[in-house]
Amino acid sequence: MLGHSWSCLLQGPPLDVEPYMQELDLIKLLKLLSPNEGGGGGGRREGVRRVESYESSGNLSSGQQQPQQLQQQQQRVAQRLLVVANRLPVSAIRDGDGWDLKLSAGGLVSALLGVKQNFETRWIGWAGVNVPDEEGRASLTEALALKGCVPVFLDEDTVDQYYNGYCNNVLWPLFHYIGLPQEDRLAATRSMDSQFNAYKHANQLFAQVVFSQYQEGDVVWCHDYHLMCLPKFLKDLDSHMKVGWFLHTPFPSSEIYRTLPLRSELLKAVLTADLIGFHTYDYARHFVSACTRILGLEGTPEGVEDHGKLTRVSAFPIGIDPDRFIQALETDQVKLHIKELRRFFAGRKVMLGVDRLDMIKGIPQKLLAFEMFLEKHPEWQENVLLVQIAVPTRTDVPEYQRLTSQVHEIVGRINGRFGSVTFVPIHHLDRSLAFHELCALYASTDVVLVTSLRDGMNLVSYEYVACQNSKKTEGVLVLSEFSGAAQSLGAGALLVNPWNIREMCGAIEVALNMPENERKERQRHNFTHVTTHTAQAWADTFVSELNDTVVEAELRTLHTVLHLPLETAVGRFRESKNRLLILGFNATITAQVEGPRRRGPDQIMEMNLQLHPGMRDSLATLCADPNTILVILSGSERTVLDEAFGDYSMWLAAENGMFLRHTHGEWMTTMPEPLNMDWVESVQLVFDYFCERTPRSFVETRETSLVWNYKYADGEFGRVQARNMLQHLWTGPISNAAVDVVQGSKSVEVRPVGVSKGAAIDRIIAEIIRSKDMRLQIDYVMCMGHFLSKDEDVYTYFDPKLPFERDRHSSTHLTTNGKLDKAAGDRRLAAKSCDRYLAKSNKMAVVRTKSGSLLSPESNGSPYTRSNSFTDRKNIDWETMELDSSVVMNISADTYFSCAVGRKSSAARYSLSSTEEVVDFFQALANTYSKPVSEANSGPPLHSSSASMGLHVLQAAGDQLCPLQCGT
Ligand SMILES: O=P(O)(O)OC[C@H]1O[C@H](O[C@H]2O[C@H](CO)[C@@H](O)[C@H](O)[C@H]2O)[C@H](O)[C@@H](O)[C@@H]1O
Ligand SMILES: O=c1ccn([C@@H]2O[C@H](COP(=O)(O)OP(=O)(O)O)[C@@H](O)[C@H]2O)c(=O)[nH]1
Repeated sequence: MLGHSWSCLLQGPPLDVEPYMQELDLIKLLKLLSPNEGGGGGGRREGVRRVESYESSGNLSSGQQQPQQLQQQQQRVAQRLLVVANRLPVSAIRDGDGWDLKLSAGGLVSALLGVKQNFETRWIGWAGVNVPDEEGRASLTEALALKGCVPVFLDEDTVDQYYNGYCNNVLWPLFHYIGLPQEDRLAATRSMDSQFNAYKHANQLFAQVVFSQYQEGDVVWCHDYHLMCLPKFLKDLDSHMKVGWFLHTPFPSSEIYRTLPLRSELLKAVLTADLIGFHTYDYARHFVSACTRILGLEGTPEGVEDHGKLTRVSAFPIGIDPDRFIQALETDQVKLHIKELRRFFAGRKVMLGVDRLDMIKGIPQKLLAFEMFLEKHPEWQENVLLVQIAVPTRTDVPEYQRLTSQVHEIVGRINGRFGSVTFVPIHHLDRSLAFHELCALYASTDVVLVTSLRDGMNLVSYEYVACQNSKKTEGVLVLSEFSGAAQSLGAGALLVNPWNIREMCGAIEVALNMPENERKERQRHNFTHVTTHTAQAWADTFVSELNDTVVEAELRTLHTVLHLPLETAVGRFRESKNRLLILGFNATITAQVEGPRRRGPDQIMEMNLQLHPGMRDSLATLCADPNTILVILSGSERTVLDEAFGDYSMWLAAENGMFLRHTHGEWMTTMPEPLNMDWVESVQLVFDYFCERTPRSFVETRETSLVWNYKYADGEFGRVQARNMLQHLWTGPISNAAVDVVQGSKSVEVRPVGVSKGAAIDRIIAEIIRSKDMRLQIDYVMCMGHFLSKDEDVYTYFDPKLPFERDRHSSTHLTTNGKLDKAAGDRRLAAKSCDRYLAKSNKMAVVRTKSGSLLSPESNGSPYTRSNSFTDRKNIDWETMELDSSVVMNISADTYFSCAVGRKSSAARYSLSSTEEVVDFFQALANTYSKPVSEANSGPPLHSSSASMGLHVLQAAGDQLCPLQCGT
């Protein structure tokens, strides 16, 4: 039974004494920040929350009169922290009617025990024992409550499938670069499925217990690969819960991770956490990479983004509680033990290994290196010995059982070969040690051998360093380069590749012969690290980041575009008499191919863009209404739109509105004058260069633009290539050209200045109105699409808040780093003439040919020869017509809806997150036609004088709307 003093481990010593006034100031400040919560808001060292002690849990000593200062410290309220890990810091063993609680082994427990200050910690986890009876559960719950622990009860079968099976036979090996079980693939696949179900079930049980303990404002910190689904289950229960997840193992390269059958489900579940932490930058990088490659999400320096939702991902290297070790060395118990060991080892050098008996720890490799050393250096035989502590772990997993026999066999062989009647070269212990024994061993040995094949961090190396300072002869740390610790203690350690036995043998020789000054210097370096990067600092940083992350996310949502108010938007549509619906195509209403045909983001989604099947009926209904004008405004080529929408009665605006036709008519161009396409050839060369070097990227050659698309390429690589490409473009072919470079999420597009949806829209509207026998004002506009930022001026075009005073030639361009790009502005100004028809405020212009069809569609090689026809307009008889837009539009903030689809930030007022939402919305619009559409519309005629925007004096002249001067 652990002594009473042990309970202090969880809660730690009293908090630092701080002046009372400072305390009050802090509380006041936090109240100011979060008046309703008494300071539950985020921020570094936010610690102070509500005035409430934790006496009921037994974490704070109760019943005794506290000195005034201590009482004040209790009043200073630490943030409640729910630590959730598979294993509780104590494992329970039944002892008659009671319970024997034994400290659990392993780095996770050691590190978390080192977190003592700043939080009111409650630990939730499995006590390592099956307790089927209610009585037993109640008494164990009570016993654990005294230690600040809350048990999660798992039955034997769940433990077998979840812990032994999925956690330790699938995830653990895989995360340490040991492939999935292969012996009998079919059986392994079958059992993996049921193990995964048990895994999810266990995670659900954890979630329920956490939820039962949870109070608003708590921080919930989930730990390790056992609990990857937990963040999701918790967020399902309360989406406002602050949830962090930390992985104590490595996260492998995405090439390894992607072999896992249920790879996506686990990643998605983990991503619901607010903050995800790893020991090293490499593990974090691998994780982000897995999310981008497997889920197709965007990796940013901050973390992983999914449709605007950011999950922060970062490295938080763990540490130990060095004082616990340093102070232990001063105790009589440890001192005595050191003395005994020194006497026992006298005259010999001693090397130490302390590991759980796990295949990742490289114990056989360590033994083989020692064997080679003894073989190569007979002078050291009988002069050096190895003490190997191999703590039994996961003993129900067959792999671990096999390892035990293998290690015993090697130890036996080496001892038989190099031992004598009076000397045993390897002292192998298959058991754990008491804390004082471990400290004494750390302090009295000359070399520690950490030879992990992979290891999340490895705290044994930290503990060894902490215990070395007090003795005069600093020990040497031989450390595997595949442990996380190599990144922090690497400079002071002798790094080895544990797979290279020869190299390890060499390192042993160097370590045993290292001169004192070098040992001192290395130790000094390591000791500084270990004593500054503590477990407490690790937890403080993680929790503080988590608090900050949640606050930042809240701030971000303030800037997020509002979700389209569906009922209002449908209601206004129903009430209106003459509607204009402008709709994007790609990523707005296109179908996503999912399932076996499309397994990942790098798979071709569609050979040709396909209209979402759910849109067909709604579009047909809406198109049948003479008082609903539908315009598809897309970057796609004319042929693509022809194919997708040819059967409907609607307007198609291809290539960002540069070409327009009604499906019952011919294509015409909306371009006011020839586009300068001189830049095309040189840009094509750059695009080809990058195509050759970026697998699965391709070039789309359009009549008015050139697009390099990398949507099927490796996302990370594509982004890097896109950045390089931009540099090539700006410094080369387009440095003096009047073009815009438009960066899509997975594309780079070059177009002449003036080619944008916003620039084209008034010409489109004017043409539609001119050609249509329209007798009613347009009193409802919906402009909806997945438009790139360059094209977002289409939203503001109609915005009644900016009535027809748009600065369409703003020369300020933001570059990716947010700075003003003067060159881009100048280029734009240089090309202003291209758009001159639009320069008159209050007017819309339309340009068309008399014949209606402007471009000869025949292609003779490069389409840009074809587009040269833009410069040769002798045969085209141009006619310009100006319309007063206020005459035809009667929209207000209530009846104009701009809506971005699937974009995180936008100039639109509203957003929908996916095509599915667009489909639903359009179905709702179509459902408003309860009676035949011909009867449904009988609104005010065009000659009425509506004054809702204070400007409309209308007059229809024959079939065409003619502009009138305001006020006439
Ligand atoms: O709980 P067990 O199955 O008996 O295993 C013990 C722990 O092993 C792993 O420890 C890891 O955490 C350490 C601290 O971050 C790190 O230094 C080490 O490299 C890791 O292997 C495991 O991740 C824990 O969950 C287990 O409790
Ligand atoms: O008999 C022992 C030997 C070691 N340890 C502890 O087990 C942890 C091992 O952590 P490490 O990070 O090195 O590896 P892990 O076992 O977590 O993979 C260290 O804190 C040791 O102090 C223990 O509890 N009992």
